[in-house]
Amino acid sequence: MSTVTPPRTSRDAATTEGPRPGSRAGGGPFGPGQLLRALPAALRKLDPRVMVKSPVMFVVLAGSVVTTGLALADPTDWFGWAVAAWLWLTTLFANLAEAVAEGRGKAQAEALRGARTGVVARRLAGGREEHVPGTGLRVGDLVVCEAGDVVPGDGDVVEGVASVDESAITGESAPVIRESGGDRSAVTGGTRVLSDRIVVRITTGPGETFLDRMIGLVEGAARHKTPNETALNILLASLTLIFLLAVVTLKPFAVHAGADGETSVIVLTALLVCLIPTTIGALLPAIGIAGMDRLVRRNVVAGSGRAVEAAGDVSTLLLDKTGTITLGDRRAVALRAVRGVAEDELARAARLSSLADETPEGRSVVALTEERYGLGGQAPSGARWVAFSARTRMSGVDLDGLRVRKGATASVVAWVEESGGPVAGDARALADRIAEAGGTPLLVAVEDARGRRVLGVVHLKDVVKEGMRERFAELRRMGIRTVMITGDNPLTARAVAEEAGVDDFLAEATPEEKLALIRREQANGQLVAMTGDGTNDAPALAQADVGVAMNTGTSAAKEAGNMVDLDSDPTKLIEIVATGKQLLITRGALTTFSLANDVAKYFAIIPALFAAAYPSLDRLNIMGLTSPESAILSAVIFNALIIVALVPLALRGVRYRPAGADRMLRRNLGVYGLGGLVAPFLGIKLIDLLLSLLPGIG
Ligand SMILES: Nc1ncnc2c1ncn2[C@@H]1O[C@H](COP(=O)(O)OP(=O)(O)OP(=O)(O)O)[C@@H](O)[C@H]1O
Ligand SMILES: [K+]
Ligand SMILES: [Mg+2]
Repeated sequence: MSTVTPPRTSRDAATTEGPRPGSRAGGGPFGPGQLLRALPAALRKLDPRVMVKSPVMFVVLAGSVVTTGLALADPTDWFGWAVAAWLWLTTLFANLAEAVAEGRGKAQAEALRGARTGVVARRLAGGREEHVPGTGLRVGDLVVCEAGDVVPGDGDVVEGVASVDESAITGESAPVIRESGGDRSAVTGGTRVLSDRIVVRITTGPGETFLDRMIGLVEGAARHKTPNETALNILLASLTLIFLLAVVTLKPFAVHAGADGETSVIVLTALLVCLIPTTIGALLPAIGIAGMDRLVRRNVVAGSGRAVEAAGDVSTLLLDKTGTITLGDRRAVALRAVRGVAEDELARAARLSSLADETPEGRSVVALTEERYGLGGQAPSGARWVAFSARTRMSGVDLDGLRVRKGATASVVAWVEESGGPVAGDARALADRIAEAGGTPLLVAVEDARGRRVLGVVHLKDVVKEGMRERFAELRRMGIRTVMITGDNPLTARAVAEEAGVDDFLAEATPEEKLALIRREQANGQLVAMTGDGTNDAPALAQADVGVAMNTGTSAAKEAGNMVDLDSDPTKLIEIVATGKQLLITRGALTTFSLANDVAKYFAIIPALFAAAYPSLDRLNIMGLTSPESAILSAVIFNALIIVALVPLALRGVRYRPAGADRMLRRNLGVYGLGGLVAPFLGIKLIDLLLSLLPGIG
């Protein structure tokens, strides 16, 4: 046992002001200050072991070393020095782009670390409480948290109800309720209990908590190349190789053109760097990091860049109903007895079946029978409790020959009919009336000496979250079909689906059916996103291409999905999809721009280079650059500066509007393809003019 002396409670650490992810520091507009701050990190990235991960930039680094060597061999050659200097700058600018993208999360990571350090846990061991550091907790440990305590680790509430301030993680200052038994049982390390007392079972080991993952994410430390990025890198590497061979075969011509050995190697290296796709090679990591960063600023924590990219192509969104589309605070509001049964008898049975039911629904039944029917008393001993499960959709108790069940209409009807018992004629009508209004009916039935029979219905009420309808309409405009899946009955499902405005719904779905539905959609070639909060959603969240767990949900759901929405907003997928699309579009646009650029540079340099040796090439020399050296140098300078010029676009992303994919593609090809062709001509000419003003050139 590692006891901390003097015992300090987690209260001491609670003073740390949490960051507000929604208004993140460092995520503001891009400025020169950011470049300066990122410089040390950019210099560190010059390490060849780091550089080799980007084949294009590695070639530039090699080029910088070679030209520097040649310049050293002939120190009076100003051209060699100039080329070498600009190649080093090209390499540095590429690293700077990545470092700036990473730097934007640093401040936030620091703030998040503050929520983690110094927290002391009150661990339960053999009925006693001991104080251990939060970092010393292991999976399965039980800890107590009372008003004022910082929750020392991720876990599930196994006892009690408490209001919790989660602003350190979510930035949202309104307290949330966390309670045992339901879909709102998960607590996150670093959040603070505001009232009451809960016992938490720790579910994640040290170093793997949600807070740790978030810190790794905003720092970019947890970043891996996505399959798309890898594919693009392979393409860029192949192009680089092709140009390398092409340039090497130019060597005899360069010698013929009058350049001597050393100069020709410098010229050819410069030419190579201008021709290979350095722009996209330099900006590729920054684009990916910035995409993740944009999501974090929308309060979505994504586990992988791959999921963000998949989100850009999602065509179907499946949503769980309770806790996702509705607030999930499903409470018993009324009891309706069937004809011939007294409401009190129904109330007693409903209460008995719920005394050990730790779900919010169960506890709300107990509360209702106390408030409305004045019932009291603890759970009797000797009872066999039947816990609720999403598969049986029932809960209840067996006690001295008396059996009580409550649950979904179909399940309880089946239970009664199984024994040949009659289902009172008005039971279904009572249930349907509740369901048609969007409520959830729970049938209550008993089995005693007279056999099994239905006593009545509990009306569970839930509220559809605000603004759903407009947001689902927006998803429709993005071309995404929304399907609500719920374990609830078809009538309730229809009513809620209509109120929320989803395209379709699937009712009475078991976890297996949720899973099967996703597999079916995927088999049809759809990319599926799933949004859910419950443990019974976990398999579906894991199977979906994009699984977004509500932060209010269970740890199982959060583990299974590949994103967590800190705002628990089921329509957050709009932003997630937009971010994903923006990431894909930005990468596509800058790749187009980069390749078009290289083509233009080719035509700008080659004629200037060889015009002397091959006068017929002079007709191609439309740019009329001052001299071959100036042409080469201008191209190299342009090639370096364009990287810095495009950093803001790489970080901000190309604007995405919900429009047809074809139109977007055509527009971007036009803008970035044509722009990429024209820009070098203008830029190189301008730089050439400026260079010609320098003494000694021209
Ligand atoms: N504590 C409970 N005891 C008995 N029956 C319950 C209890 N809670 C829920 N039910 C019944 O079981 C059904 C299925 O519940 P489940 O939690 O699997 O799905 P849901 O939460 O209604 O829907 P969703 O999948 O959208 O979250 C409910 O619609 C309700 O009829
Ligand atoms: K280039
Ligand atoms: Mg649920």
